[in-house]
Formats: sequence, C-alpha cells, structure tokens
Amino acid sequence: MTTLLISPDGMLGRAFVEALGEGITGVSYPQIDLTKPETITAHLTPGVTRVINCSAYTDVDGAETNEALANAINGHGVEALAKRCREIGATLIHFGTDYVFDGNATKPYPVSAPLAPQGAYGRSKALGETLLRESGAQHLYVRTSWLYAPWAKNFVRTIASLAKTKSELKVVDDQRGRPTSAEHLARTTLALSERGKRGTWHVTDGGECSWFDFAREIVRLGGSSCVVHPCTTAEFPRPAKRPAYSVLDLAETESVLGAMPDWRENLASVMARLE
Ligand SMILES: NC(=O)C1=CN([C@@H]2O[C@H](COP(=O)(O)OP(=O)(O)OC[C@H]3O[C@@H](n4cnc5c(N)ncnc54)[C@H](OP(=O)(O)O)[C@@H]3O)[C@@H](O)[C@H]2O)C=CC1
Ligand SMILES: Cc1cn([C@H]2C[C@H](O)[C@@H](COP(=O)(O)OP(=O)(O)O[C@H]3O[C@@H](C)C(=O)[C@@H](O)[C@H]3O)O2)c(=O)[nH]c1=O
Repeated sequence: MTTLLISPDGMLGRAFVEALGEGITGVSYPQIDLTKPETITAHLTPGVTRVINCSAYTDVDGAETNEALANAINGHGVEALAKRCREIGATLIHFGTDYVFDGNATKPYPVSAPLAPQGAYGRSKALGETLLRESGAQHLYVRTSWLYAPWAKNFVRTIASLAKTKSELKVVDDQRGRPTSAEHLARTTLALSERGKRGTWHVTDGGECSWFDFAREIVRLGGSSCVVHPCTTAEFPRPAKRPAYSVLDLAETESVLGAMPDWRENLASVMARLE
C-alpha cells in the first residue's frame, strides 16, 4: 500500500505521522492547495493507493466571514480530491465534524442522522461530505469532534495556557459533546482502514461532557489554582453558533473495535506530554 498524507503538519496530520512512522510520504500546503486542482493532480499520481486528508479550513468563527474560502477548501476541494482518487484507484480517508448536526438532539447522533449545520464551518464540512459521497470514490469518512493533542492550536492547550496566567475562567456549560484525542483518532482510523471498512464512521473518545467539564479537568490535571466557572453560551458570545449537543454515536465503531477509551484517560495522557 502506498499512502499519501495531506497536511502532516496539522494537529491530526502530526498524529498520523506518529502512528504511521517516519517513512510516510506527506505533502503540505501550499505544495498541495485544495483550491488549486493542478496541485492535487501533481501529487495524487498513479501508484498512490491510499490518501489520508488532514487538510481543512478549521477556523469556526473565521468561517462566518470567509464562507467562500471554507467552501472552496472543505467542500469543492474535497470533491476534487475524491475525483482524483477515483481516477487513480485510491481510497480517500477524510474527516468530518460534529458541527454538521443541529445540536437539538437529546441522544447521540447516529452516522445516518440528517445534516443541519448551524454555522458556516459546519455548512462547508457538510458540503464536503455530500460531494465526497457523490464522487463515486472509494472512501473511509470519519466524523469526529473536539480534537485535542499535545501540539497545535486546540482547546486543551488554550485552557492550559490561560490557567497559567488567569485566576478565573468562564467556560460554557450548555454545549455537550465528546472530546477526541488526535492520536486516538489516528490509530482508530487506521484500525478501521486495515479492517477494510469503508463509508461513514464516528470516532471520538468515550464518555461525554460540556466544554466546562472539559476545561475543569484540564485545569485540575495541570495542577493550576485557576477557578473555572460554568457559564451559558449567551454569556460567552462568539461569531459562530455551535451545537448545544453534538455527541456522536459510537455504536458501529465500538462493535468492530471495542469500547473507545474515556476522554479523561486520553486527556491525562495528553496533559502529561503537553508542548
Ligand atoms: N480541530 C477540531 O477540533 C476538529 C477537526 N475536525 C476535522 O479534522 C480534520 C483535521 O483537523 P485539524 O488537524 O484540527 O486541522 P488543522 O487546522 O490543525 O490543520 C489543517 C491543515 O490544513 C492546511 N490547509 C489550510 N488550507 C489549505 C488548503 N487550501 N489546501 C491544503 N491544505 C490547507 C493547513 O495548513 P496551514 O497551517 O499552512 O494553513 C493545516 O496544515 C479536518 O477535516 C477537520 O475539519 C473534526 C472535528 C474536530
Ligand atoms: C477558550 C474558551 C472557549 N469557550 C467556549 C467557546 C466555544 O463555545 C467552546 C469551544 O471553544 P473553541 O472555540 O476553542 O472550539 P471550537 O473552535 O468551536 O472547536 C470546534 O472546532 C472545530 C474545528 C470542530 O470541528 C469541532 O468539533 C470543535 O472542536 O468553548 C469558553 O466558554 N471559554 C473559554 O475561555
């Protein structure tokens, strides 16, 4: 199998480099630019049998004023990748988000739940998944949520860093989901790929929490005296609307691979290695 990893330097990309080993072939922006089809054709050449796409537009608030760019990368860029994969006979591994759902559910969203994104980032990712399915490319599409790692920009590093300089933090307690260690996601995706799984899957850490619960555990593990206070979304206004409830249902994944490790367990491992 010849694997091409797109964006080995992003948060998830680096987790794949670690999971696959240094021998992996990676290509980064701007050598590959999902808005420029000729750069896709240049790197996805015959002989590549598996493409792992870790590139994306991931600025949730920024997408509200840059929706065209978010759609170009997360929507039409993914379509171009998928069509090229079909031409060369490669399987495309691609990632989706919990932000494609409306957030009104009271039980975990199954893989087949209808898409109803609340913000521009979610809409761009929903476009990407629709175009991926329509492309006819062989694919493994993995929705995930609330990604964190010891590196890169993510909620864990943001809160751990704020807790060092602030005595108090306010964090929303009315948005619930499933945190996901990027390293766990990379390993679990490869396990699904190696079992020949295709189509749409959900992979997150086990358990669920609010952003407040998540922040409180980050601060506790960090050993800081910073006090985390719960607040409502209205008390912490942001440009993009986020789902109030975006727990992804893991039943199909767990039936193949067993129970996903609890988020507190994965978080403790990441906090011990925070860069
Ligand atoms: N982060 C999260 O909480 C979640 C992420 N996901 C999904 O997981 C996947 C990985 O996310 P994550 O690792 O956080 O992403 P990152 O933002 O860490 O990395 C994205 C990468 O894409 C690159 N990139 C940006 N624009 C382009 C472009 N036009 N063409 C090619 N590459 C480009 C970036 O390069 P540069 O840095 O140079 O701009 C960066 O290396 C994405 O599909 C994301 O939607 C899903 C749920 C949660
Ligand atoms: C830093 C901070 C955030 N918050 C809130 C804002 C927001 O509602 C929530 C999450 O904050 P962030 O902006 O860091 O996370 P956000 O960018 O919304 O994270 C999302 O990223 C994209 C890419 C995804 O696909 C999603 O799964 C999800 O991980 O926490 C606080 O209440 N207090 C704080 O001090």
